[in-house]
Amino acid sequence: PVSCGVVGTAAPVVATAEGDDGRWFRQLAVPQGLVDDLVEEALVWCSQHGLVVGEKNHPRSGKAPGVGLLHAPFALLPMSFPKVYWEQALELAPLFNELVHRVSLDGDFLQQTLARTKEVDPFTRRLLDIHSKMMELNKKEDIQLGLTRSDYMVDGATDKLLQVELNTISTSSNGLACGVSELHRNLIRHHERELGLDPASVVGNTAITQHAEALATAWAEYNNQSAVVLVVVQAEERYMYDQYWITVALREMYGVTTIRKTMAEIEAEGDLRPDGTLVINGRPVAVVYFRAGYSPADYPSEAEWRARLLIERSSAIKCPSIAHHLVGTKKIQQELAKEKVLERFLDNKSDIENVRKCFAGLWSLENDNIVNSAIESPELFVLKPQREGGGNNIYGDNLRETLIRLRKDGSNEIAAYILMQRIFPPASPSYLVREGTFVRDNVVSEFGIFGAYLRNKDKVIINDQCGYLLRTKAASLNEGGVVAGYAFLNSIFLT
Ligand SMILES: Nc1ncnc2c1ncn2[C@@H]1O[C@H](COP(=O)(O)OP(=O)(O)O)[C@@H](O)[C@H]1O
Ligand SMILES: N[C@H](CCC(=O)N[C@@H](CS)C(=O)NCCC(=O)O)C(=O)O
Ligand SMILES: [Mg+2]
Repeated sequence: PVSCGVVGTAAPVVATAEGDDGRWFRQLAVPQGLVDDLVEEALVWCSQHGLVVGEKNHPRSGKAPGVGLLHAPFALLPMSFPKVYWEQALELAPLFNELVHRVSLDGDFLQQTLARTKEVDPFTRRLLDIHSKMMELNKKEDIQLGLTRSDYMVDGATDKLLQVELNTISTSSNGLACGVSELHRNLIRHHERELGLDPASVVGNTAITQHAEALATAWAEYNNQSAVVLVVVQAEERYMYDQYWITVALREMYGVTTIRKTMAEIEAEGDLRPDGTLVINGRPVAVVYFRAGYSPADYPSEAEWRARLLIERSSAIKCPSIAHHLVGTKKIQQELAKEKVLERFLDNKSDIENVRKCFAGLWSLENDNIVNSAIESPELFVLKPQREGGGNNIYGDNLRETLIRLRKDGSNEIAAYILMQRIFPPASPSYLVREGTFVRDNVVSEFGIFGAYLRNKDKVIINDQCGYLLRTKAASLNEGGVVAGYAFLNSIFLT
Protein backbone atom coordinates (compact mmCIF):
# COMPACT_ATOMS: atom_id res chain seq x y z
CA PRO A 1 0.00 0.00 0.00
CA VAL A 2 1.15 3.52 -0.76
CA SER A 3 0.96 6.16 1.93
CA CYS A 4 1.08 9.80 1.03
CA GLY A 5 2.28 12.68 3.20
CA VAL A 6 -1.09 14.36 3.25
CA VAL A 7 -0.69 17.11 5.81
CA GLY A 8 -3.40 18.06 8.23
CA THR A 9 -5.18 14.74 8.43
CA ALA A 10 -4.44 11.08 9.06
CA ALA A 11 -2.48 10.06 5.96
CA PRO A 12 -4.92 7.97 3.92
CA VAL A 13 -3.04 4.77 3.32
CA VAL A 14 -4.28 3.48 0.00
CA ALA A 15 -5.53 -0.07 -0.24
CA THR A 16 -5.18 -1.49 -3.74
CA ALA A 17 -8.47 -1.48 -5.60
CA GLU A 18 -7.45 -4.48 -7.70
CA GLY A 19 -7.66 -8.03 -6.55
CA ASP A 20 -10.21 -9.58 -4.26
CA ASP A 21 -9.78 -7.85 -0.94
CA GLY A 22 -13.56 -7.78 -0.50
CA ARG A 23 -13.30 -9.35 2.91
CA TRP A 24 -16.86 -8.88 4.20
CA PHE A 25 -18.36 -7.33 1.08
CA ARG A 26 -19.14 -10.20 -1.22
CA GLN A 27 -21.91 -10.96 -3.65
CA LEU A 28 -23.87 -14.04 -2.59
CA ALA A 29 -21.97 -16.95 -4.17
CA VAL A 30 -23.74 -18.65 -7.07
CA PRO A 31 -22.88 -21.99 -8.72
CA GLN A 32 -21.43 -21.24 -12.15
CA GLY A 33 -24.04 -23.36 -13.95
CA LEU A 34 -26.87 -21.37 -12.40
CA VAL A 35 -25.87 -17.90 -13.62
CA ASP A 36 -27.66 -18.00 -16.97
CA ASP A 37 -30.91 -19.21 -15.41
CA LEU A 38 -30.73 -16.58 -12.69
CA VAL A 39 -30.11 -13.80 -15.22
CA GLU A 40 -33.06 -14.91 -17.32
CA GLU A 41 -35.35 -15.13 -14.28
CA ALA A 42 -34.15 -11.74 -13.08
CA LEU A 43 -34.78 -10.06 -16.44
CA VAL A 44 -38.30 -11.52 -16.54
CA TRP A 45 -38.91 -10.34 -12.96
CA CYS A 46 -37.78 -6.79 -13.81
CA SER A 47 -40.14 -6.69 -16.78
CA GLN A 48 -43.09 -7.89 -14.72
CA HIS A 49 -42.43 -5.70 -11.65
CA GLY A 50 -41.51 -2.30 -13.05
CA LEU A 51 -37.80 -2.43 -12.26
CA VAL A 52 -37.33 -0.42 -15.42
CA VAL A 53 -35.89 2.76 -16.89
CA GLY A 54 -36.43 4.51 -20.22
CA GLU A 55 -34.16 3.17 -22.95
CA LYS A 56 -31.80 5.99 -23.90
CA ASN A 57 -31.85 5.23 -27.66
CA HIS A 58 -35.65 5.37 -27.87
CA PRO A 59 -36.78 8.88 -28.95
CA ARG A 60 -39.80 9.08 -26.65
CA SER A 61 -38.72 6.93 -23.69
CA GLY A 62 -38.18 10.03 -21.53
CA LYS A 63 -41.46 11.64 -22.58
CA ALA A 64 -44.24 9.08 -22.28
CA PRO A 65 -44.57 6.33 -19.69
CA GLY A 66 -44.76 2.78 -21.06
CA VAL A 67 -42.69 3.66 -24.11
CA GLY A 68 -39.15 2.36 -24.73
CA LEU A 69 -38.65 0.46 -21.47
CA LEU A 70 -35.46 -1.29 -20.44
CA HIS A 71 -34.72 -3.12 -17.21
CA ALA A 72 -32.76 -1.07 -14.66
CA PRO A 73 -29.09 -2.05 -14.26
CA PHE A 74 -28.73 -4.42 -11.31
CA ALA A 75 -26.28 -6.71 -9.52
CA LEU A 76 -27.47 -10.29 -9.97
CA LEU A 77 -27.53 -11.18 -6.25
CA PRO A 78 -27.27 -9.19 -2.99
CA MET A 79 -24.02 -8.16 -1.32
CA SER A 80 -23.03 -9.21 2.19
CA PHE A 81 -22.86 -6.12 4.39
CA PRO A 82 -21.56 -6.03 7.99
CA LYS A 83 -24.28 -5.20 10.49
CA VAL A 84 -21.91 -2.84 12.30
CA TYR A 85 -21.87 -0.45 9.29
CA TRP A 86 -25.62 -0.78 8.75
CA GLU A 87 -26.30 0.19 12.37
CA GLN A 88 -23.79 3.04 12.29
CA ALA A 89 -25.44 4.52 9.18
CA LEU A 90 -28.92 4.12 10.69
CA GLU A 91 -27.85 5.96 13.84
CA LEU A 92 -26.39 8.78 11.77
CA ALA A 93 -29.58 9.37 9.74
CA PRO A 94 -31.53 11.45 12.30
CA LEU A 95 -28.35 13.32 13.24
CA PHE A 96 -27.73 14.38 9.64
CA ASN A 97 -31.43 15.31 9.29
CA GLU A 98 -31.14 17.56 12.35
CA LEU A 99 -27.82 18.97 11.12
CA VAL A 100 -29.31 19.85 7.72
CA HIS A 101 -32.21 21.60 9.43
CA ARG A 102 -30.01 23.58 11.85
CA VAL A 103 -27.60 24.68 9.12
CA SER A 104 -30.51 25.67 6.86
CA LEU A 105 -31.67 28.12 9.55
CA ASP A 106 -28.31 29.92 9.58
CA GLY A 107 -28.69 32.01 6.43
CA ASP A 108 -25.54 34.03 7.14
CA PHE A 109 -23.46 30.86 7.45
CA LEU A 110 -24.75 29.67 4.06
CA GLN A 111 -24.16 33.04 2.38
CA GLN A 112 -20.70 33.54 3.90
CA THR A 113 -19.47 29.99 3.25
CA LEU A 114 -20.60 30.19 -0.39
CA ALA A 115 -19.59 33.84 -0.94
CA ARG A 116 -16.34 33.00 -2.80
CA THR A 117 -18.05 30.26 -4.82
CA LYS A 118 -20.77 32.76 -5.74
CA GLU A 119 -18.17 34.92 -7.50
CA VAL A 120 -17.09 32.14 -9.88
CA ASP A 121 -20.00 29.72 -10.18
CA PRO A 122 -23.09 31.23 -11.86
CA PHE A 123 -25.37 28.31 -10.91
CA THR A 124 -24.56 28.54 -7.21
CA ARG A 125 -24.92 32.32 -7.47
CA ARG A 126 -28.46 32.03 -8.81
CA LEU A 127 -29.43 29.72 -5.97
CA LEU A 128 -27.85 32.09 -3.44
CA ASP A 129 -29.67 35.07 -4.97
CA ILE A 130 -33.02 33.35 -4.40
CA HIS A 131 -31.92 32.47 -0.87
CA SER A 132 -30.92 36.08 -0.09
CA LYS A 133 -34.26 37.34 -1.50
CA MET A 134 -36.01 35.04 0.95
CA MET A 135 -33.83 36.42 3.76
CA GLU A 136 -34.71 40.01 2.76
CA LEU A 137 -38.40 39.05 2.83
CA ASN A 138 -37.74 37.41 6.17
CA LYS A 139 -39.57 34.39 4.67
CA LYS A 140 -40.18 31.74 7.27
CA GLU A 141 -40.87 28.11 6.38
CA ASP A 142 -43.03 26.93 9.28
CA ILE A 143 -43.36 23.46 7.77
CA GLN A 144 -40.13 21.91 6.45
CA LEU A 145 -39.84 18.57 4.62
CA GLY A 146 -36.38 17.18 3.88
CA LEU A 147 -35.96 13.90 1.98
CA THR A 148 -32.21 13.34 2.21
CA ARG A 149 -29.72 10.58 1.52
CA SER A 150 -26.33 10.21 3.14
CA ASP A 151 -23.98 8.17 0.94
CA TYR A 152 -21.05 6.19 2.37
CA MET A 153 -18.14 4.07 1.27
CA VAL A 154 -16.08 1.82 3.54
CA ASP A 155 -12.44 2.84 3.33
CA GLY A 156 -10.52 -0.41 2.71
CA ALA A 157 -7.37 0.95 4.34
CA THR A 158 -8.96 1.89 7.66
CA ASP A 159 -12.25 -0.12 7.61
CA LYS A 160 -14.01 3.15 8.48
CA LEU A 161 -17.45 4.06 7.12
CA LEU A 162 -16.82 7.40 5.44
CA GLN A 163 -19.47 9.79 4.07
CA VAL A 164 -19.15 10.47 0.35
CA GLU A 165 -21.80 13.21 0.36
CA LEU A 166 -25.05 14.29 1.90
CA ASN A 167 -27.82 14.75 -0.69
CA THR A 168 -30.60 17.18 0.18
CA ILE A 169 -32.42 17.49 -3.18
CA SER A 170 -33.96 14.99 -5.63
CA THR A 171 -32.61 12.00 -3.72
CA SER A 172 -33.56 9.34 -6.24
CA SER A 173 -33.58 5.57 -6.70
CA ASN A 174 -35.84 5.46 -3.65
CA GLY A 175 -38.32 3.60 -5.88
CA LEU A 176 -36.04 1.25 -7.80
CA ALA A 177 -33.98 0.42 -4.69
CA CYS A 178 -37.05 -1.35 -3.27
CA GLY A 179 -37.49 -3.31 -6.49
CA VAL A 180 -33.98 -4.68 -6.47
CA SER A 181 -34.26 -6.06 -2.92
CA GLU A 182 -37.56 -7.73 -3.92
CA LEU A 183 -35.86 -9.10 -7.05
CA HIS A 184 -33.07 -10.61 -4.97
CA ARG A 185 -35.50 -12.09 -2.44
CA ASN A 186 -37.45 -13.65 -5.31
CA LEU A 187 -34.36 -15.21 -6.90
CA ILE A 188 -33.15 -16.59 -3.57
CA ARG A 189 -36.61 -17.94 -2.74
CA HIS A 190 -36.65 -20.01 -5.93
CA HIS A 191 -33.09 -21.25 -5.49
CA GLU A 192 -32.80 -21.38 -1.71
CA ARG A 193 -31.15 -24.79 -1.75
CA GLU A 194 -28.44 -23.90 -4.30
CA LEU A 195 -27.83 -20.42 -2.89
CA GLY A 196 -28.02 -21.39 0.78
CA LEU A 197 -29.49 -18.12 2.03
CA ASP A 198 -32.83 -17.49 3.74
CA PRO A 199 -34.70 -14.99 1.47
CA ALA A 200 -35.71 -13.04 4.59
CA SER A 201 -32.02 -12.25 5.09
CA VAL A 202 -32.15 -9.77 2.22
CA VAL A 203 -32.74 -6.47 3.99
CA GLY A 204 -36.18 -5.20 2.95
CA ASN A 205 -36.30 -1.66 1.67
CA THR A 206 -38.89 0.73 3.10
CA ALA A 207 -37.95 3.68 0.87
CA ILE A 208 -41.17 3.80 -1.16
CA THR A 209 -43.59 3.52 1.75
CA GLN A 210 -41.62 5.89 3.98
CA HIS A 211 -41.14 8.55 1.31
CA ALA A 212 -44.85 8.33 0.48
CA GLU A 213 -45.67 8.57 4.18
CA ALA A 214 -43.45 11.62 4.65
CA LEU A 215 -44.96 13.40 1.63
CA ALA A 216 -48.51 12.50 2.74
CA THR A 217 -47.85 13.69 6.30
CA ALA A 218 -46.49 16.98 4.97
CA TRP A 219 -49.56 17.30 2.73
CA ALA A 220 -51.78 16.76 5.79
CA GLU A 221 -49.85 19.40 7.77
CA TYR A 222 -50.62 21.90 5.01
CA ASN A 223 -54.25 21.17 5.78
CA ASN A 224 -55.97 21.91 2.48
CA GLN A 225 -57.95 18.89 1.30
CA SER A 226 -58.08 20.05 -2.32
CA ALA A 227 -54.34 20.71 -2.54
CA VAL A 228 -51.97 18.56 -4.61
CA VAL A 229 -48.33 17.51 -4.41
CA LEU A 230 -46.41 19.11 -7.28
CA VAL A 231 -43.51 16.97 -8.58
CA VAL A 232 -40.94 19.08 -10.43
CA VAL A 233 -39.51 16.97 -13.24
CA GLN A 234 -37.19 17.28 -16.19
CA ALA A 235 -38.75 17.44 -19.66
CA GLU A 236 -36.84 14.29 -20.65
CA GLU A 237 -36.96 11.86 -17.73
CA ARG A 238 -35.85 8.26 -18.31
CA TYR A 239 -35.84 7.68 -14.56
CA MET A 240 -39.57 8.45 -14.33
CA TYR A 241 -40.44 4.91 -13.14
CA ASP A 242 -38.34 5.47 -10.02
CA GLN A 243 -40.45 8.59 -9.41
CA TYR A 244 -43.78 6.91 -10.19
CA TRP A 245 -43.16 4.30 -7.50
CA ILE A 246 -43.38 7.12 -4.95
CA THR A 247 -46.25 9.10 -6.48
CA VAL A 248 -48.42 6.02 -7.16
CA ALA A 249 -47.86 4.88 -3.54
CA LEU A 250 -48.85 8.39 -2.42
CA ARG A 251 -52.15 8.07 -4.28
CA GLU A 252 -52.86 4.43 -3.43
CA MET A 253 -51.87 4.57 0.24
CA TYR A 254 -53.00 8.10 1.10
CA GLY A 255 -55.29 9.32 -1.68
CA VAL A 256 -53.02 12.29 -2.32
CA THR A 257 -53.01 13.60 -5.90
CA THR A 258 -49.72 14.52 -7.53
CA ILE A 259 -49.13 16.54 -10.68
CA ARG A 260 -45.90 16.39 -12.71
CA LYS A 261 -44.64 19.69 -14.15
CA THR A 262 -41.39 20.98 -15.60
CA MET A 263 -40.04 24.29 -14.34
CA ALA A 264 -41.09 25.91 -17.62
CA GLU A 265 -44.66 24.65 -17.19
CA ILE A 266 -44.72 25.96 -13.60
CA GLU A 267 -43.63 29.38 -14.84
CA ALA A 268 -46.33 29.34 -17.52
CA GLU A 269 -49.17 27.84 -15.48
CA GLY A 270 -48.32 28.83 -11.91
CA ASP A 271 -49.53 31.79 -9.87
CA LEU A 272 -49.47 33.06 -6.31
CA ARG A 273 -52.72 33.95 -4.55
CA PRO A 274 -52.57 36.98 -2.22
CA ASP A 275 -52.34 34.62 0.77
CA GLY A 276 -49.23 33.04 -0.77
CA THR A 277 -50.88 29.85 -2.01
CA LEU A 278 -49.17 28.48 -5.11
CA VAL A 279 -51.75 27.47 -7.73
CA ILE A 280 -51.08 25.53 -10.91
CA ASN A 281 -53.97 25.84 -13.38
CA GLY A 282 -56.13 26.79 -10.41
CA ARG A 283 -55.09 23.81 -8.26
CA PRO A 284 -53.57 24.74 -4.89
CA VAL A 285 -50.18 23.14 -4.13
CA ALA A 286 -49.42 21.81 -0.63
CA VAL A 287 -45.98 20.32 -1.28
CA VAL A 288 -43.40 20.88 -4.04
CA TYR A 289 -41.30 17.69 -4.42
CA PHE A 290 -38.21 18.52 -6.48
CA ARG A 291 -37.09 15.70 -8.73
CA ALA A 292 -35.34 18.30 -10.90
CA GLY A 293 -33.81 21.73 -10.22
CA TYR A 294 -30.51 20.47 -8.85
CA SER A 295 -28.46 21.02 -12.04
CA PRO A 296 -27.74 24.01 -14.32
CA ALA A 297 -29.27 21.91 -17.14
CA ASP A 298 -32.60 22.29 -15.35
CA TYR A 299 -32.50 26.08 -15.89
CA PRO A 300 -32.11 26.52 -19.69
CA SER A 301 -33.74 29.97 -19.57
CA GLU A 302 -34.87 32.71 -17.19
CA ALA A 303 -38.33 31.10 -17.11
CA GLU A 304 -37.05 28.23 -14.97
CA TRP A 305 -35.40 30.64 -12.52
CA ARG A 306 -38.68 32.57 -12.28
CA ALA A 307 -40.43 29.28 -11.52
CA ARG A 308 -37.94 28.47 -8.74
CA LEU A 309 -38.48 31.93 -7.21
CA LEU A 310 -42.28 31.62 -7.50
CA ILE A 311 -42.18 28.28 -5.66
CA GLU A 312 -39.84 29.63 -2.99
CA ARG A 313 -42.04 32.70 -2.36
CA SER A 314 -45.15 30.55 -1.98
CA SER A 315 -46.61 29.01 1.18
CA ALA A 316 -46.18 25.52 -0.32
CA ILE A 317 -43.94 23.14 1.61
CA LYS A 318 -40.73 22.94 -0.40
CA CYS A 319 -38.92 19.59 -0.49
CA PRO A 320 -36.31 20.98 -0.30
CA SER A 321 -36.46 24.67 0.46
CA ILE A 322 -33.70 26.78 -1.16
CA ALA A 323 -31.88 26.78 2.18
CA HIS A 324 -32.05 22.97 2.52
CA HIS A 325 -30.87 22.73 -1.10
CA LEU A 326 -27.81 24.91 -0.36
CA VAL A 327 -26.91 22.86 2.73
CA GLY A 328 -26.31 19.92 0.37
CA THR A 329 -23.58 21.66 -1.65
CA LYS A 330 -20.10 20.15 -1.50
CA LYS A 331 -18.67 23.45 -0.28
CA ILE A 332 -20.90 23.32 2.80
CA GLN A 333 -19.92 19.66 3.29
CA GLN A 334 -16.29 20.76 3.32
CA GLU A 335 -16.95 23.66 5.70
CA LEU A 336 -18.83 21.42 8.15
CA ALA A 337 -15.73 19.19 8.31
CA LYS A 338 -13.62 22.06 9.67
CA GLU A 339 -12.79 22.06 13.35
CA LYS A 340 -15.41 23.45 15.72
CA VAL A 341 -18.01 24.04 12.99
CA LEU A 342 -20.28 21.13 13.93
CA GLU A 343 -20.34 22.53 17.46
CA ARG A 344 -22.28 25.51 16.07
CA PHE A 345 -25.14 23.30 14.92
CA LEU A 346 -25.33 20.23 17.12
CA ASP A 347 -25.51 20.25 20.91
CA ASN A 348 -24.82 16.73 22.02
CA LYS A 349 -21.09 15.92 22.22
CA SER A 350 -21.41 12.26 21.30
CA ASP A 351 -23.66 13.14 18.34
CA ILE A 352 -20.95 15.52 17.15
CA GLU A 353 -18.29 12.82 17.56
CA ASN A 354 -20.39 10.25 15.67
CA VAL A 355 -20.95 12.67 12.80
CA ARG A 356 -17.32 13.82 12.67
CA LYS A 357 -16.09 10.19 12.78
CA CYS A 358 -17.58 9.52 9.33
CA PHE A 359 -16.02 12.55 7.62
CA ALA A 360 -13.36 11.83 5.03
CA GLY A 361 -10.62 14.39 4.37
CA LEU A 362 -12.26 17.50 2.91
CA TRP A 363 -10.36 20.67 1.99
CA SER A 364 -10.73 23.94 0.12
CA LEU A 365 -8.15 24.69 -2.56
CA GLU A 366 -6.77 27.50 -0.39
CA ASN A 367 -4.86 24.82 1.49
CA ASP A 368 -1.49 24.83 -0.32
CA ASN A 369 -0.17 21.71 1.42
CA ILE A 370 -3.15 19.70 0.27
CA VAL A 371 -3.01 21.09 -3.27
CA ASN A 372 0.69 20.12 -3.39
CA SER A 373 -0.13 16.59 -2.19
CA ALA A 374 -2.92 16.33 -4.74
CA ILE A 375 -0.63 17.46 -7.58
CA GLU A 376 1.93 14.89 -6.41
CA SER A 377 -0.55 12.02 -5.88
CA PRO A 378 -3.78 12.88 -7.74
CA GLU A 379 -5.07 9.30 -7.45
CA LEU A 380 -5.56 9.86 -3.70
CA PHE A 381 -8.03 12.70 -4.19
CA VAL A 382 -11.30 13.73 -5.87
CA LEU A 383 -11.82 17.29 -7.14
CA LYS A 384 -15.47 18.31 -6.90
CA PRO A 385 -17.40 21.24 -8.37
CA GLN A 386 -20.69 22.35 -6.79
CA ARG A 387 -22.78 19.99 -8.87
CA GLU A 388 -25.23 17.12 -8.26
CA GLY A 389 -26.47 14.20 -10.31
CA GLY A 390 -23.29 12.20 -10.92
CA GLY A 391 -20.57 12.49 -13.58
CA ASN A 392 -19.20 15.88 -12.45
CA ASN A 393 -16.04 15.02 -10.51
CA ILE A 394 -12.42 15.28 -11.61
CA TYR A 395 -9.85 12.51 -11.01
CA GLY A 396 -6.24 11.48 -11.73
CA ASP A 397 -4.26 13.38 -14.38
CA ASN A 398 -7.20 15.66 -15.12
CA LEU A 399 -7.27 16.54 -11.40
CA ARG A 400 -3.55 17.34 -11.40
CA GLU A 401 -3.77 19.45 -14.58
CA THR A 402 -6.77 21.37 -13.27
CA LEU A 403 -4.99 22.20 -10.01
CA ILE A 404 -1.83 23.29 -11.85
CA ARG A 405 -3.91 25.48 -14.20
CA LEU A 406 -5.85 27.05 -11.33
CA ARG A 407 -2.60 27.72 -9.43
CA LYS A 408 -0.92 29.23 -12.52
CA ASP A 409 -3.91 31.43 -13.32
CA GLY A 410 -4.05 32.45 -9.65
CA SER A 411 -7.75 32.79 -10.39
CA ASN A 412 -10.37 32.74 -7.66
CA GLU A 413 -12.00 29.95 -9.65
CA ILE A 414 -10.50 27.71 -6.94
CA ALA A 415 -13.57 28.58 -4.84
CA ALA A 416 -15.75 26.61 -7.26
CA TYR A 417 -14.18 23.34 -6.08
CA ILE A 418 -13.39 21.28 -3.03
CA LEU A 419 -10.77 18.55 -2.68
CA MET A 420 -11.74 15.28 -1.02
CA GLN A 421 -9.78 12.28 0.14
CA ARG A 422 -10.36 9.43 -2.36
CA ILE A 423 -11.97 6.48 -0.61
CA PHE A 424 -10.96 2.98 -1.78
CA PRO A 425 -13.64 0.50 -0.76
CA PRO A 426 -12.72 -3.20 -0.67
CA ALA A 427 -13.26 -4.78 -4.09
CA SER A 428 -14.68 -8.23 -4.87
CA PRO A 429 -16.00 -10.10 -7.92
CA SER A 430 -19.68 -9.77 -8.82
CA TYR A 431 -22.17 -10.45 -11.63
CA LEU A 432 -23.68 -7.24 -13.03
CA VAL A 433 -26.61 -7.13 -15.49
CA ARG A 434 -27.20 -4.32 -17.96
CA GLU A 435 -29.20 -4.28 -21.23
CA GLY A 436 -30.05 -7.96 -21.01
CA THR A 437 -26.54 -9.33 -20.59
CA PHE A 438 -24.32 -10.00 -17.61
CA VAL A 439 -20.65 -9.29 -16.97
CA ARG A 440 -18.46 -10.47 -14.11
CA ASP A 441 -16.30 -7.72 -12.74
CA ASN A 442 -14.37 -6.65 -9.68
CA VAL A 443 -16.69 -4.18 -7.97
CA VAL A 444 -16.94 -1.66 -5.13
CA SER A 445 -20.16 -0.40 -3.54
CA GLU A 446 -21.58 2.82 -2.15
CA PHE A 447 -24.19 2.62 0.57
CA GLY A 448 -26.82 5.33 1.06
CA ILE A 449 -29.38 5.74 3.82
CA PHE A 450 -32.43 7.85 2.96
CA GLY A 451 -33.64 10.25 5.63
CA ALA A 452 -37.01 11.94 6.16
CA TYR A 453 -37.37 15.07 8.26
CA LEU A 454 -40.71 16.85 8.73
CA ARG A 455 -41.12 19.74 11.14
CA ASN A 456 -43.94 22.19 11.80
CA LYS A 457 -42.58 25.17 13.72
CA ASP A 458 -41.09 23.60 16.86
CA LYS A 459 -42.74 20.23 16.44
CA VAL A 460 -40.56 17.54 14.84
CA ILE A 461 -43.11 15.21 13.25
CA ILE A 462 -40.72 12.86 11.41
CA ASN A 463 -36.98 12.44 11.89
CA ASP A 464 -36.05 8.99 10.72
CA GLN A 465 -34.10 6.88 8.31
CA CYS A 466 -36.33 5.82 5.42
CA GLY A 467 -34.77 3.00 3.49
CA TYR A 468 -31.47 2.44 1.76
CA LEU A 469 -29.74 2.42 -1.59
CA LEU A 470 -26.76 0.22 -2.46
CA ARG A 471 -24.99 1.09 -5.70
CA THR A 472 -22.30 -1.19 -7.09
CA LYS A 473 -19.83 -0.32 -9.83
CA ALA A 474 -16.66 -1.66 -11.43
CA ALA A 475 -13.69 -0.99 -9.12
CA SER A 476 -11.81 0.39 -12.14
CA LEU A 477 -14.25 3.29 -12.49
CA ASN A 478 -13.67 6.67 -10.88
CA GLU A 479 -17.15 8.09 -11.20
CA GLY A 480 -20.35 6.52 -9.92
CA GLY A 481 -24.09 6.93 -10.17
CA VAL A 482 -26.87 4.91 -11.79
CA VAL A 483 -28.51 7.73 -13.76
CA ALA A 484 -25.01 8.80 -14.85
CA GLY A 485 -24.62 5.30 -16.32
CA TYR A 486 -21.81 3.87 -14.16
CA ALA A 487 -23.39 2.03 -11.21
CA PHE A 488 -25.78 -0.90 -10.74
CA LEU A 489 -28.62 -1.13 -8.23
CA ASN A 490 -27.98 -3.66 -5.50
CA SER A 491 -29.29 -4.88 -2.13
CA ILE A 492 -27.72 -6.28 1.02
CA PHE A 493 -27.90 -9.15 3.45
CA LEU A 494 -26.37 -8.48 6.84
CA THR A 495 -23.44 -10.48 8.21
N1 LIG B 1 -14.21 10.66 -1.93
C1 LIG B 1 -14.55 9.78 -2.86
N2 LIG B 1 -13.87 8.60 -2.98
C2 LIG B 1 -14.22 7.70 -3.93
N3 LIG B 1 -15.21 7.88 -4.82
C3 LIG B 1 -15.90 9.04 -4.75
C4 LIG B 1 -15.62 10.04 -3.78
N4 LIG B 1 -16.49 11.08 -3.97
C5 LIG B 1 -17.28 10.74 -5.00
N5 LIG B 1 -16.93 9.53 -5.48
C6 LIG B 1 -17.57 8.82 -6.60
O1 LIG B 1 -18.18 9.79 -7.46
C7 LIG B 1 -19.60 9.63 -7.45
C8 LIG B 1 -20.25 11.00 -7.50
O2 LIG B 1 -19.72 11.77 -6.44
P1 LIG B 1 -20.73 12.60 -5.51
O3 LIG B 1 -19.93 13.40 -4.54
O4 LIG B 1 -21.75 11.66 -4.95
O5 LIG B 1 -21.38 13.61 -6.58
P2 LIG B 1 -22.89 13.70 -7.07
O6 LIG B 1 -23.53 14.74 -6.20
O7 LIG B 1 -22.75 14.11 -8.48
O8 LIG B 1 -23.52 12.33 -6.90
C9 LIG B 1 -19.93 8.87 -6.19
O9 LIG B 1 -21.14 8.14 -6.37
C10 LIG B 1 -18.71 7.94 -6.07
O10 LIG B 1 -18.86 6.81 -6.93
N1 LIG C 1 -33.71 12.02 -12.81
C1 LIG C 1 -33.59 12.47 -11.47
C2 LIG C 1 -32.23 12.06 -10.92
C3 LIG C 1 -31.93 12.93 -9.73
C4 LIG C 1 -30.55 12.62 -9.23
O1 LIG C 1 -29.60 12.48 -9.99
N2 LIG C 1 -30.46 12.49 -7.89
C5 LIG C 1 -29.17 12.25 -7.23
C6 LIG C 1 -28.94 13.27 -6.14
S1 LIG C 1 -29.09 14.91 -6.77
C7 LIG C 1 -29.29 10.86 -6.66
O2 LIG C 1 -29.89 10.67 -5.61
N3 LIG C 1 -28.78 9.85 -7.38
C8 LIG C 1 -28.94 8.47 -6.91
C9 LIG C 1 -29.23 7.56 -8.11
C10 LIG C 1 -28.01 7.53 -9.06
O3 LIG C 1 -26.96 7.00 -8.67
O4 LIG C 1 -28.17 8.05 -10.16
C11 LIG C 1 -34.71 11.91 -10.61
O5 LIG C 1 -35.17 10.80 -10.85
O6 LIG C 1 -35.09 12.59 -9.63
MG1 LIG D 1 -23.71 11.42 -5.20
